[in-house]
Amino acid sequence: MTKKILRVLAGETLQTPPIWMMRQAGRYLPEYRATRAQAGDFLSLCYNPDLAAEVTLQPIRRYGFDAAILFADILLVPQALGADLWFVTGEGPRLSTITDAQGVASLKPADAVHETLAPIYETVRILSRELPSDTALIGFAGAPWTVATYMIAGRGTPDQGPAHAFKRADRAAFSALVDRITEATIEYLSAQIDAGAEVVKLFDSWAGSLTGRDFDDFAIAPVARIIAALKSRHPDIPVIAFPREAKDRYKGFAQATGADCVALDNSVDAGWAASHVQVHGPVQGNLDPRHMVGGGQALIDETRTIVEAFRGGPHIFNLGHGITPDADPENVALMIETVRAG
Ligand SMILES: Cc1c2[nH]c(c1CCC(=O)O)Cc1[nH]c(c(CCC(=O)O)c1C)Cc1[nH]c(c(CCC(=O)O)c1C)Cc1[nH]c(c(C)c1CCC(=O)O)C2
Repeated sequence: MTKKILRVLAGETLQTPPIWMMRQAGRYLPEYRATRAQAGDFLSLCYNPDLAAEVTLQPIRRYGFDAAILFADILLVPQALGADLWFVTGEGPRLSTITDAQGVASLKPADAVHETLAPIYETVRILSRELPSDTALIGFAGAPWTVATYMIAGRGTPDQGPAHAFKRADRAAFSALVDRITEATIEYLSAQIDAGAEVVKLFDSWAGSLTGRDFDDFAIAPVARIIAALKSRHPDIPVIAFPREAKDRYKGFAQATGADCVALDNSVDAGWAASHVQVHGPVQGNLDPRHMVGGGQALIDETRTIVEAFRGGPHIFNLGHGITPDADPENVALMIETVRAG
């Protein structure tokens, strides 16, 4: 029997949508916090295949999600390209910065990334052996624009100001950076697929800050290039794209990039998305992750509204962004129960 998520990604409309959740392995789970403590820190956990596989499996055991997502981070690619990367507790990621053409030129070539990323492929191999037979395995990477924003600023930024400034100052050097990330991402995802990933997802968390021609050049073109390269090497592997906060640019995004499915953030109205996005193909989303904190009737009502809105077409139930550390694990169980009750 084909796994439910793969059926939906092939365009099938199911009675009950399959479910998984962004950041489903994370700090809201006590078992995750215990394994992370055992690993020492977040990056050591990412690069330890046995422990990374263990935390990937934890939410599958607890909740029976229809998919597992590889435990890793989008910022491992910059690290593999030669950037320094560390995480500051309570603050988030820090990287050495790329500020000019010379910085871009100093990066390693795309095919050098496997040296650093080999443990991640081992995690995928372990997972493809150990996952239940009805659970799909999702690999992922950051989309080039979002990864570039971290490489330029050296951290997360509220408005991606440094990346926009670099783009304005030297568009050719900025494009060269995006190209290098694009090529590395093709290598990385292709190797995840060779190791056993059955679906891959591209996270463009900051797509919403690109407009007009910049959106075409840096949210669509690199993603389209990655998807075309993956399709030529692995024609049967579906790709989910997540251009977070793309607003009306969600319309036509799957067609413009070749993505098999678009993931919707929680700012998108489900009714609008059903008639403007889902009519053209599968969608994933898009419950506000705040309901995983608040729970109660609001969680039940909003979950039902989303299931109902997307009932007429192919839909994977998910949150509109990652679950947060302050979420209550009981609310996740309530969400799943509500979706599966139809
Ligand atoms: C922008 C981005 C990053 N990482 C990611 C994105 C894109 C999606 C998004 O917008 O959230 C993607 C990501 N990060 C992580 C995964 C694993 C798979 C999953 O469960 O979804 C995935 C797919 C684990 C993680 N990545 C991180 C954690 C928390 C680390 C910890 O245990 O302390 C996890 C579980 C750390 C991380 N990693 C990143 C940030 C900004 C942070 C710090 C913020 C935070 O602490 O939540 C970069």
